[in-house]
Amino acid sequence: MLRYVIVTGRPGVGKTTLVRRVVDKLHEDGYNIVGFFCPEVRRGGRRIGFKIVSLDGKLEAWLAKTENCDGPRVGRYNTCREAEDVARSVLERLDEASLVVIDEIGPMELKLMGVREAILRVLRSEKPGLFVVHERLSDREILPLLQRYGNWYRVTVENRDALVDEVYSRVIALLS
Ligand SMILES: Nc1ncnc2c1ncn2[C@@H]1O[C@H](COP(=O)(O)OP(=O)(O)OP(=O)(O)O)[C@@H](O)[C@H]1O
Repeated sequence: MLRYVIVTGRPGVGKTTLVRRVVDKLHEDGYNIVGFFCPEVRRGGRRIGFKIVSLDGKLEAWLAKTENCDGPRVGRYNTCREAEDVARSVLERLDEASLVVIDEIGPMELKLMGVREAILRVLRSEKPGLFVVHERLSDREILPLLQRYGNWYRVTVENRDALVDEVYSRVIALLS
């Protein structure tokens, strides 16, 4: 039985925007959704890192930054352990939620063991999920679960507007 709707695609193509639009529609329907977004942070036009923000907007921390932080390095970013608390907070509200939204499951998020463990526990809970997945994800435990249980959509500039209704309908089908 498929239980995840997964969007993937090139960097900057519009994956987060698509998921936010779908989440807005689901909120209008009254669904209880937990999860997190990982928005980029720019200073003077230059990307200096990423935050992790709970879906309800109440919790926020650095996920990674170009300046020093206390987690493992990924490319030009240093990950930040404080992100683990935001990811773990999803687990506290998992039982009451009907859907988990994670933007995104990628190499940066998975370098932090607390974030990786939280994502694995979400996947093992068998809760329905709407996930953004990095197009080059290679995690040996997580990727097979996503491949086995996911409806995958590749977002392009051409299809990103039309996909809002399609992804929304697919999520509704999972929830009913
Ligand atoms: N449907 C759309 N129409 C017009 N502009 C869009 C659309 N979707 C996204 N954009 C714009 O494209 C940019 C990147 O969008 P977004 O952050 O959603 O992409 P992403 O694929 O999640 O990026 P990343 O890979 O960096 O996480 C943003 O400036 C956003 O406003």
